[in-house]
Amino acid sequence: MTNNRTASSSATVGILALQGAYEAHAKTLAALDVTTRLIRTPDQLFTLEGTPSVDGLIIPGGESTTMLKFLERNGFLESLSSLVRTLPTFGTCAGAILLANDVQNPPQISLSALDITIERNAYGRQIDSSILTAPTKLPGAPLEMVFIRAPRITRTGPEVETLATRDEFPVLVRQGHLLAATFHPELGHDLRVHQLFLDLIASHRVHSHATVDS
Ligand SMILES: NC(=O)CC[C@H](N)C(=O)O
Repeated sequence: MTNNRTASSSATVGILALQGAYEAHAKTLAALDVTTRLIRTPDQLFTLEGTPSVDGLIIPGGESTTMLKFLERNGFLESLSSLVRTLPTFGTCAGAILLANDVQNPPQISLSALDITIERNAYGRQIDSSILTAPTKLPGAPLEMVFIRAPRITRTGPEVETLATRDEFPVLVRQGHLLAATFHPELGHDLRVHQLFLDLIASHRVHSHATVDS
């Protein structure tokens, strides 16, 4: 059956709402007129037919160890892990840690979807919460970035594109349908990173429909 939604029709974005900065993402997406759905249980990820219930998913910042405690119940981690193989997903800070293939300082389990190595709390303790302006490949002026106990991406795989850096380390990366930031775009006023994610959802839809319909 052909899905008659087009790339220009509005997407529904799920936001993992177990802990952390999920409300701020919901507000940012509301400012972009996007429908959001807070996801708190594994069954909310899927429709009754077993297809994804949302067009894209945000895994917010917060504390990745705390989120993992919730995710390790009721098969949540396994469901999420299979979903993020194909569903456009944007991880910010703790969300980027959860998406990474390889987590260090200390090592911890993850969804192993994004081909990066990420070091937790890499800039020191709470004092390293800062707002910086740094260059980006996104169109427009340099990007304002809010860092809170941020991790550092220390390796990117060959499929990973770096879209912004801090002191030459990647802070915004994309790999196909996956986007990750080590800062908190939902806490700033700049909507470009969320817009980029919406564009990624739209192009993913066009691509997957072209594949299904051809
Ligand atoms: N702002 C954040 O999301 C911080 C991430 C947190 N330090 C962690 O390791 O999970």
